[in-house]
Amino acid sequence: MTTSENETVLVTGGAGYIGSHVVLALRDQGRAVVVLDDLSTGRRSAIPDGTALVEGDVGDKALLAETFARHGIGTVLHFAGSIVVPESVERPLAYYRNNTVKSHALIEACVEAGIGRFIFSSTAAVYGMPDRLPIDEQTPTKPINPYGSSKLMTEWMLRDSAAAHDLRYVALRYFNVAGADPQGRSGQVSKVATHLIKIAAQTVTGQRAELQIYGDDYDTADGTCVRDYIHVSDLADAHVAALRHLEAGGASEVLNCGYGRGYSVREVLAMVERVTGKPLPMRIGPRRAGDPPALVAGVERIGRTLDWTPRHAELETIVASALAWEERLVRQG
Ligand SMILES: NC(=O)c1ccc[n+]([C@@H]2O[C@H](COP(=O)([O-])OP(=O)(O)OC[C@H]3O[C@@H](n4cnc5c(N)ncnc54)[C@H](O)[C@@H]3O)[C@@H](O)[C@H]2O)c1
Ligand SMILES: O=c1ccn([C@@H]2O[C@H](COP(=O)(O)OP(=O)(O)O[C@H]3O[C@H](CO)[C@H](O)[C@H](O)[C@H]3O)[C@@H](O)[C@H]2O)c(=O)[nH]1
Repeated sequence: MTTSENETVLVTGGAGYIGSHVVLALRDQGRAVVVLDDLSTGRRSAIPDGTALVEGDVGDKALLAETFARHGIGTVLHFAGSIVVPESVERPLAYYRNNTVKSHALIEACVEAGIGRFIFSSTAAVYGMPDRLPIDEQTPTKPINPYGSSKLMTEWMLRDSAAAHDLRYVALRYFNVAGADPQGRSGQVSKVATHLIKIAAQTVTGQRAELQIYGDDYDTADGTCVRDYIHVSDLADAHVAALRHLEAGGASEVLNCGYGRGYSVREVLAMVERVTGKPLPMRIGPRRAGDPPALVAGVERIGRTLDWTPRHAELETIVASALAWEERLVRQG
């Protein structure tokens, strides 16, 4: 191991859905990890035994400075934030505070402490409604909701801080994250579920009477929206690869995270039915405001930049792991 591989990694938001999978991936690699989370949407039980939790706010600079010093932090992976797009439209200032203002505090604390490596959870929402597929990183960023804007502003703070200070970063723009840890150690536990595969899993397990397809009159092959679904454990591995990239002295990067292929809502739901062997109660509803017809990642840049090989890219694997996790949640009550 190099010196930096022995340093402890701080994962903000590590008690949440994606952060907890990244903690597992880091731990599986033998890395020392500390989680900072306020448990607002995350859960203590998502953090594996033997991983320290600092319970607190990612905008609390005194807590950050103390945590950096106490644990000898060398890299920050920043997941903490608010993620519900419609809520961001209703409460924009809450989203700018939690996602942008608190990221400012975190980046500033890193600069002040001389922490030189930073990995950030960004989103395809920074692109808004792109008119060309696949969406590569050169596509103009034109977010259409405060959530996307709040994340893009953090990307800008990182870009400008990296130019001015001894800081290198990787911003990963996630497309549609889904699925659960293949070993059943973590998965999505949303109080307010909005994501298609999570809602389908809740319907399969009887927690919802039926699922609504938000519009079947889009200009796509079967009329429903197309998305690039990425397995959360592959996404977690991309973070480990980004960490290695920075530790090896690699330059700052903004990278899409997807597989470069899309599935329609109908295709996803057909796969749910195939995996369960049962019809899924569903009906066609109106379009949901702000949904682009198709989002598919351009993945040439991540493929060339990171040493990352997806291992769970089959839609069947994504859907089956999400269903297995949901069944486990229901059994646990
Ligand atoms: N889920 C997706 O499909 C998706 C897509 C694109 C980007 N992202 C980004 O990935 C990151 C993680 O998303 P997720 O799906 O795991 O969400 P999540 O809600 O499960 O996780 C967020 C975590 O951050 C914590 N948190 C929130 N505000 C905090 C604060 N002020 N201080 C400390 N902790 C705080 C929560 O308790 C939670 O554990 C977010 O930054 C999100 O914007 C998610
Ligand atoms: O009950 C549902 C839920 C979703 N959908 C459809 O399924 C597709 C995927 O919807 P999701 O809510 O799962 O995902 P989004 O593509 O809307 O969201 C993704 O992109 C957003 C920004 O565009 C955010 O970044 C978000 O976190 C990320 O998962 C969309 O066409 C949506 O209309 C349905 O038909 N019925």
